[in-house]
Amino acid sequence: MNQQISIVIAGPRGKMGREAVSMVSGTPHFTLAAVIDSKNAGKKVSDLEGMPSLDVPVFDDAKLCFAEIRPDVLIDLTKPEIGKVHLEQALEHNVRPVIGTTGFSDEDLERLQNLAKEKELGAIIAPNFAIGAILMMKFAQMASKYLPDVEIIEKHHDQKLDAPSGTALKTAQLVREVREPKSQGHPEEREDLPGARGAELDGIRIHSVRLPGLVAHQEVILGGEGQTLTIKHDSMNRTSFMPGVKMAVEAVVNLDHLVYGLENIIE
Ligand SMILES: NC(=O)C1=CN([C@@H]2O[C@H](COP(=O)(O)OP(=O)(O)OC[C@H]3O[C@@H](n4cnc5c(N)ncnc54)[C@H](O)[C@@H]3O)[C@@H](O)[C@H]2O)C=CC1
Ligand SMILES: O=C(O)C1=N[C@H](C(=O)O)C[C@H](O)C1
Repeated sequence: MNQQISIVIAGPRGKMGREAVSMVSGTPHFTLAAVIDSKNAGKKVSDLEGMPSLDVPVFDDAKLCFAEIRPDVLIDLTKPEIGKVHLEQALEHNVRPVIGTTGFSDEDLERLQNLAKEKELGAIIAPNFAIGAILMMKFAQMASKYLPDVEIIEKHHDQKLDAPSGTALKTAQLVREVREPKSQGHPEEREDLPGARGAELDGIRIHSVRLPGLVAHQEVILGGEGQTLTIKHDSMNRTSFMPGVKMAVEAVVNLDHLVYGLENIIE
């Protein structure tokens, strides 16, 4: 029988938060114990516009929520500067965080990894919960061993706050693990319009597209002599992320350290 897991969701009124509320409340061995919103403290989820009729309390203070509710797991789907604060506060209250919110720097990751280690508590930061996106990143890493010239094009809806996407950054970091830093393109190339060659991580170029109509999409293009290989993933809707959120919640309760990327927990 599955272990019953008590969960708090931060960002319940957002595009991802709404999907997560629906997934958690529809999963028999998950209990939605509370939500953390930027407003509406003291109300119930059922009082929030367009939300399901759930008798679940709303907090606007994460620390108070963790102290009163004592959940097993926090799912955070808020915004870049908030996700890292919630992660830290959760660990301080012995709550295991599953963070989908993006925008973590290398320094943030190192600090939070140390904190989770000190507390001997599981934590997951998942730049992308979609299984197809995780495979796309892994395939790109495998391919870049043989075709080390890599450019990433990520495309998202125009409400996205961070650029490049967490997925693009993670992809570049995975590629960086298997290839030497290198400069791509002509050694004397210049940008006649600043930014024309995109952002750069150890020579890997990342281009960010933001348009209405898009959800979450990424292409990794690898170039070699006389050939290119394109690895592409599309999330058509946000339900695509939910099996990964569920998997992360089930995994984090058995971890004693911070894991960055779901590729580290899928078989
Ligand atoms: N890891 C993954 O697979 C995915 C991650 N994301 C990331 O998740 C985050 C949320 O994305 P969306 O749902 O599209 O954004 P959204 O803008 O639709 O929702 C964010 C929600 O967070 C709430 N919020 C802001 N500050 C808060 C606070 N202090 N406490 C509680 N709630 C707060 C906002 O009121 C809003 O309802 C973004 O960082 C995005 O990049 C999005 C899709 C997939
Ligand atoms: O903001 C989004 O929408 C998404 N954010 C994540 C990212 O930054 O990679 C995951 C997915 O691409 C959707």
